Amino acid sequence: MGWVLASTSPRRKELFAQVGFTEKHFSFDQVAPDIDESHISGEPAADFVVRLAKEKAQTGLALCPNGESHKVLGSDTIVVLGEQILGKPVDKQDAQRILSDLSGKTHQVMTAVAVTNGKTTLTRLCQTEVTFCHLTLDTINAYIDTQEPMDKAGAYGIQGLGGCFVKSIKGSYSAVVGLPLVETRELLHEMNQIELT
Ligand SMILES: Cc1cn([C@H]2C[C@H](O)[C@@H](COP(=O)(O)OP(=O)(O)OP(=O)(O)O)O2)c(=O)[nH]c1=O
Repeated sequence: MGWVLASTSPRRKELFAQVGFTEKHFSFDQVAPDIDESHISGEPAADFVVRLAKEKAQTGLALCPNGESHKVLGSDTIVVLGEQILGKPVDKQDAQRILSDLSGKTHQVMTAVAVTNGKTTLTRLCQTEVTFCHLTLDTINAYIDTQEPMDKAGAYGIQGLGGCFVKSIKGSYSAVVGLPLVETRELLHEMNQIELT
């Protein structure tokens, strides 16, 4: 039974490889699940991000040849500011609005992980508190010009230039980047145990 990462994110690929270091001969394949990531009106942020992680894992399994003989991991990250759920910016103007909203404030990053083998699906939700320094419009525009914000929830990357905006973080750094190492390793072990019983 081989592991499959249902993700197109190079960051998740690196983090998943990191998680497997204690496993003997750990390797995994990758598939790209194409799911509808729209938010359902009234759906709580935590339910939304867990639902998307599960859908990515389950859609990923369906893409595997001999699906039933694989274990698939999917993950999703959103940024939550008060009542607002912030995904990836749709364009530069959207990135500017998101970063102006995050400036000088504390937001939550929610990352959900789901693993499935078709019969059992296990999930974990990780919430991290991130506080931004004040950002001028010039800084925001210069950051957008680097293109870094465009493929990231909340329009920033803590692991890149966006790290310069982070005054403090309470919780899991790897979860902000896209895959919480502790929780993912727990899920990997739990699923492997299920396979053995
Ligand atoms: C907040 C933040 C998000 N991100 C990234 C993590 C996720 O890749 C992305 C959020 O989008 P997601 O929809 O969670 O993931 P994705 O489309 O990049 O990849 P997948 O194929 O697995 O669906 O934002 C960072 O890299 N750094 C950060 O600091």
